[in-house]
Amino acid sequence: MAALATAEACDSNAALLASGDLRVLHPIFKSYGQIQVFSGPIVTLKVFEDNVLVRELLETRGEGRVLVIDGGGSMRCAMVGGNLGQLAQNMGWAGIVVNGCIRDVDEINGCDIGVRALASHPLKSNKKGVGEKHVPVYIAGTLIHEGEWLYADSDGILVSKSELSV
Ligand SMILES: O=C([O-])CC(=O)C(=O)O
Repeated sequence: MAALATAEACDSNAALLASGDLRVLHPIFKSYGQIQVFSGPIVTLKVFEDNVLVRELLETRGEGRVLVIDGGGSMRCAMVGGNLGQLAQNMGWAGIVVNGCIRDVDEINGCDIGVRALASHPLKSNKKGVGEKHVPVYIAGTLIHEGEWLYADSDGILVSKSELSV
């Protein structure tokens, strides 16, 4: 599949940007993982300082989808580490976007997936299993629904109501 350039997509989809069907996430994320350019249908997760549900979702087949984790922007622990990065790669997820922190950065940087997160943090999260899967999340100034499409490259991250043609 040819990669879609986010800048070009913005230039050629002014009407979608105006209507809100295409949105640009605020540029608050750092880039990790081997893959800089990734895209796919979105799976959403809303959690706070607890990553049990992150593992549950990453244990299912990714089929090229992107897991968008609203971790509430917490700067107090990591929602994804090296094991989960490896799991995501092995289960065929295209990428993970975390409104929160990750850890084991060197391991994640070796994984064949794209990861965006606010920062790294050495502390692991709670393991109580609290959170909500498949709910709308509001991150980086953008309301995101499960099933929408995410496009990430070196310029930024787009969310589109439907798949964009290259
Ligand atoms: O288990 C965790 O909390 C996250 C982690 O360190 C890993 O995925 O390796």
